[in-house]
Amino acid sequence: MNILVFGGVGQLGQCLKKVADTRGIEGLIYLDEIQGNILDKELLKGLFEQYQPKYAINCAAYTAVDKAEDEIDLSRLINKTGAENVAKACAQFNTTLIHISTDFVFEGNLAKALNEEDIAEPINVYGLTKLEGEQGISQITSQYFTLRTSWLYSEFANNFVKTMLRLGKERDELGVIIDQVGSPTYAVDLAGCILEIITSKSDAYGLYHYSNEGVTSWYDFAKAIFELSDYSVRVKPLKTSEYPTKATRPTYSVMDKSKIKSSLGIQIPYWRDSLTVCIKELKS
Ligand SMILES: NC(=O)C1=CN([C@@H]2O[C@H](COP(=O)(O)OP(=O)(O)OC[C@H]3O[C@@H](n4cnc5c(N)ncnc54)[C@H](OP(=O)(O)O)[C@@H]3O)[C@@H](O)[C@H]2O)C=CC1
Ligand SMILES: Cc1cn([C@H]2C[C@H](O)[C@@H](COP(=O)(O)OP(=O)(O)O[C@H]3O[C@@H](C)C(=O)[C@@H](O)[C@H]3O)O2)c(=O)[nH]c1=O
Repeated sequence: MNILVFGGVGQLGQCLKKVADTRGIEGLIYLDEIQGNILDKELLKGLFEQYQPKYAINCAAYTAVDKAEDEIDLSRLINKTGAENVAKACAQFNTTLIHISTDFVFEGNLAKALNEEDIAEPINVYGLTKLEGEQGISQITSQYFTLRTSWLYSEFANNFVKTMLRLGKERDELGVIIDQVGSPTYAVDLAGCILEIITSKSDAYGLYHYSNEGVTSWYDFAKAIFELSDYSVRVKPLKTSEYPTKATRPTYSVMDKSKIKSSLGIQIPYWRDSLTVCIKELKS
C-alpha cells in the first residue's frame, strides 16, 4: 500500500517517518517541496499515476504565522490552492486524503473548548488561508480526514520547544506570553494518530480536532520545558501587549477532542507527559 507524504521533510513529515519506522509500517513515500510540490498539478498527476496511492497525507503548508501577514498571496497559494490540488488528485485516483489544519482557524475569544461544529473565524492570515484550504478540500472530495491540531513541537525542525532551548542557552532571562492559552501537541503523537487512522482503514471521514490533553499558556509551557531540561533560566510572564507580533494570535485556542476519541477510538496523551518524552529524545 503506497502512502504519499507531502511536506515529508517538515516537522510532521519527519515524525511520521519516525513512528512508521518504529511500528514497521511500510509504503510511505516522503516527498520534499521539490519532489512533491503541491503547486505543480502535472507533477502531482505523475506521482499519483506512478504510485496509485491508497492515502495521501498533506503535511505541506506555509507555517510562518507572522510572515504570512505580509505574504498573503503565497500563504493562500500553499495553504488553499496547494491543498485543493492534492484533494483534486485524490478525488481522481480514489485516494483518501489526510490533511492537517490548525487551532488558528478560531478567533479564540471564548474560554471554552471548541468542537468541530463551532464557527471558525480566523484572526490572522495563516489561520484564514488554512480555513480556506479545509473548505476547498471538503468541496472537492468526501474521502478526507482533516485533523486540526495546535502548538506542534518535536525533536525535529523548528518549533517553540527548540526555540526556548536555544534562547535559554543564550540568555539568563526570557519573557514569555502568559495570556495566550492552548494545548501543546507532540507531533510524534499526532503522527501516531494519523497512522492509526490509516491502519484502522476507517471510513469515518470528516473534520476532527486533535491536540495533546490539558491546557497551558506559552509561559507555563516554557517553564515546563526548562524544568524538564534542567535549565536555570528565569522566565518572566508577559501580557500579549508586552510582546508585539505582526500576527494576532488567539487568546484561548483549546479544542474539544471528543469526536476523534469516540468516532476513531484515538487515545491522547497529556501534554506534560509527551513533553517529557520529547525532552528525553532531545537529550539523547
Ligand atoms: N507547527 C505548528 O505548530 C502547527 C502546524 N500545523 C499544521 O500541521 C502541518 C504540518 O506542520 P509542520 O510539519 O509543523 O510544518 P513545517 O513548516 O515544519 O513543514 C511544512 C513543510 O511543507 C513544505 N512546503 C512548503 N511549500 C510547499 C509546497 N509548495 N509543496 C510541498 N511542500 C511544501 C515546507 O518546505 P520548506 O520548509 O522548504 O518551505 C515544509 O517542509 C501543517 O499543515 C501546519 O499548518 C497545525 C498546528 C500547529
Ligand atoms: C520566541 C518567543 C515567543 N513568544 C510567544 C509568541 C507567541 O505568542 C507564542 C508562540 O510563538 P511561536 O512563534 O513559536 O509560535 P506560533 O508560530 O505562533 O505557533 C503557531 O504555529 C502555527 C503554525 C500553528 O498552527 C499554531 O497552532 C501555533 O503552533 O509565544 C514569547 O512570548 N516569547 C518568546 O521568546
